[in-house]
Amino acid sequence: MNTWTPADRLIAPSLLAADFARVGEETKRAVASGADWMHLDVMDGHFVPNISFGPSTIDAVNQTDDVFLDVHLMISRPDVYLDDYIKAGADMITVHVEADHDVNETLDRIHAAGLKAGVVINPATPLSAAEPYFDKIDMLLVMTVVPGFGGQSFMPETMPKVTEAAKIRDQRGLNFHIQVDGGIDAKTAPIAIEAGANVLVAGSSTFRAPDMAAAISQLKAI
Ligand SMILES: O=C(CO)[C@H](O)[C@H](O)COP(=O)(O)O
Ligand SMILES: [Fe+2]
Repeated sequence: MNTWTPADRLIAPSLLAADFARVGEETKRAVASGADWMHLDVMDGHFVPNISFGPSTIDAVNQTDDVFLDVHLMISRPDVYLDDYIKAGADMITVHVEADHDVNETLDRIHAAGLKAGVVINPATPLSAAEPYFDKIDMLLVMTVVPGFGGQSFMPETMPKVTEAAKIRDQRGLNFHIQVDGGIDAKTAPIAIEAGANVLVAGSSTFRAPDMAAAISQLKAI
């Protein structure tokens, strides 16, 4: 599997901004353009007011390329559907602390299946809600928009949580990635990187850029 550390800058284009009629080609285009991971946003129309795609789309992406699949579950019951996403070929599954499940148990099940596990907090959720899981996570995702839709504006007020999480992680000698998701582009990425994020999810600013490879290398070079 991977040998990435929090010292690595990783760019994870979100498939949400891709052309859904051409999921395979869009995945190949992202990988050829320098994507490190593919970020796959699962929305159930209940936890968030939008529906995106489920395990069959993730399976299709998995059949297309062996790129690392970073699955962001925006669903009310991650515990109920977890096995479907594991079977679909996810490499990492990130679950919301605000969802209705036993977070510790869900993280343990993800790890037991041999996958990486992350927790995610909404802009309105304090970092303290994620802190009890710091010892066992591979990644903390700090949402930089209210989840549910692509193409929203970055919320700089979430950055103190990134700074604080990085501080706690380093003080405790932990090793998890810090990911930011929502409104990330060449203008906002430097703010998130300065705060301590190393994994940048970028949907609109990569898939919808005139030159996807140039957009990704710009994010990598910051
Ligand atoms: O989780 C998400 C939304 O809930 C998406 O990953 C995020 O919005 C990415 O899209 P963009 O880069 O266009 O903001
Ligand atoms: Fe996401």
